[in-house]
Amino acid sequence: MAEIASDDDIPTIDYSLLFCDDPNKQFHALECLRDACQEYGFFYLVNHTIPDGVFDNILKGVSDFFNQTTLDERRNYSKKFPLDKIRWELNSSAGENREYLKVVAHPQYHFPSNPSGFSKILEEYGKEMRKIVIGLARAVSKTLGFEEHFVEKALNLKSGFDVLAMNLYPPNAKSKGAVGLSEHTDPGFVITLLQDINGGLQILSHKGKWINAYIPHHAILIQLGDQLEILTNGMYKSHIHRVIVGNNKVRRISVVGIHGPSLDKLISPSIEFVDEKHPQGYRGMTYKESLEVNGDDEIDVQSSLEQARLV
Ligand SMILES: O=C(O)CCC(=O)C(=O)O
Ligand SMILES: [Fe+2]
Repeated sequence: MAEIASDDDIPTIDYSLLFCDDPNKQFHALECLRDACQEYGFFYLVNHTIPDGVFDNILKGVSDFFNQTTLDERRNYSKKFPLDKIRWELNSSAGENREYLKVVAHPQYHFPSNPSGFSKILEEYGKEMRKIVIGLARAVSKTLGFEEHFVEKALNLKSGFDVLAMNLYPPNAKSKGAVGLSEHTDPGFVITLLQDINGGLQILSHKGKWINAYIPHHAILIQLGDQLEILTNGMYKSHIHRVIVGNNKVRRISVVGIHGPSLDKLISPSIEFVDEKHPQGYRGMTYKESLEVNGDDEIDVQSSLEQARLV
């Protein structure tokens, strides 16, 4: 696998301007968002409402979880049942070198009992990030020419199934190669991502070029998810990304929110996006079905976009 990626720009979207009282500024910000969604499928979100301290707390909380718990304590969260709400795994193989903790964060949130205080940090982070996701759903609806609740209703985000993945690279074990996480897209409406240091994450652009993600301090990287691609019949695409751990010299933590529809919601292309020039490109599936196509675990949130494609 070629690991070289370019330092091309990734669009930056100003969250506060999407809701600005000045109609001209808001219009312009929504145009930028539409371009970012249509051309790229990923962007940095700045001027959001999440206080810096919430980011600092979650990154420290995740670091403490990996540092201050014993391997046996973490192993308690290894896979037991398909419907596990907390999952820990350590992968050290040619295809993946990552240690992770995943928790279901919505409609109910779940958390490990150690370290003490971690649950509060996770809850606070989850709440703040959800507000941003709902705001984005409203702005994205407008960029598609709909009233602002279109996406929220189409995906039933009120009861949305959210998973928080907390990743450690290289893992607390010897890495076996340069791949932190192999190429994939993620399900859901959007994926939110923050990290403690830059380096490692690469996204495949619409021009077929790998781009390094250098996330500005306290910005959020937003990636569009598979179910938004399906809903818009391919207009707003979910993009392939991967993590390269390089020489394993640097330790990096990422906190990834996969914000999905409600599990029972049937997601298929909305009729407004289907016409003679744009035939229906995906079959309808409930979110639960789509998560279980590639394994029976909801918390693993595996993409099944390829199985949904019709053309
Ligand atoms: O760690 C990263 O930067 C990306 C992780 C990722 O793609 C995922 O958890 O789905
Ligand atoms: Fe991902």
